Amino acid sequence: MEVKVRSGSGEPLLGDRDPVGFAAECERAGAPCLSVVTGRWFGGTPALLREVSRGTALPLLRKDFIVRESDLDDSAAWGADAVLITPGVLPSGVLGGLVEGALRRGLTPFVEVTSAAQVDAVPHAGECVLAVNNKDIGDRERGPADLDRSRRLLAALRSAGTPCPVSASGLDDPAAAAALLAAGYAALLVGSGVLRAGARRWAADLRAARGSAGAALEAKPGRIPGGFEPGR
Ligand SMILES: O=P(O)(O)OC[C@@H](O)[C@@H](O)c1c[nH]c2ccccc12
Repeated sequence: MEVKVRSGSGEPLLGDRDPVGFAAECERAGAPCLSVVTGRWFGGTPALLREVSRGTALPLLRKDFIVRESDLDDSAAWGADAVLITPGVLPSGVLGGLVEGALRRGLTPFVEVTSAAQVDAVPHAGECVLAVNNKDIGDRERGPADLDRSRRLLAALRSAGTPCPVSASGLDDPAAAAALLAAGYAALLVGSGVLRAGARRWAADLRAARGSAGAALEAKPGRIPGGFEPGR
């Protein structure tokens, strides 16, 4: 589940809720980890991550446009356990250094892809969480989500060897999210849907959609290097 102040098109999502209180609500609803969007386009700040990290014991993913090694140091200092790495927006030649730099620091690389070519180019994929972004970050996620992208790319994610294939973005409908877990995803990243419906409501609807109480949030990833353990 994700703490995000507003959408890429400016829709308020967190509203006047306290981020630490919202994180606690996610934890109670069964979220195994949290994403905190520090990117400015989405109203995020470093202070948001620091605040959430002081208020929760859940592993945290920093969602932002990480482009240089110093961003990795900042992320660790602000309390992140995992960092978003987005090959689609990186200058060529820096992907490998960022993945290795994250691993060296004990940060889990959470690599977000949108095509099979991007999956194939991820170095050390067996040590990364690989996530298919169902939206396009190039347009600040203002366009519609394409959940078929997750279906199409699951086999590529698996053969790349990631211990934790994730489907991310646009999972507003718990039934559609349940279908992706049934298709073989180990975990989901849900921001807007959870922020709009409330964590408890969204998780209850996911459990109902999966048909067996309690099974809904039991993602079963393999062992993930770094401090981020979405399945614990
Ligand atoms: O709100 P959604 O559609 O559930 O999406 C969550 C998350 O995937 C999204 O916030 C995101 C995906 N990639 C990003 C990069 C930066 C900031 C945010 C993001």
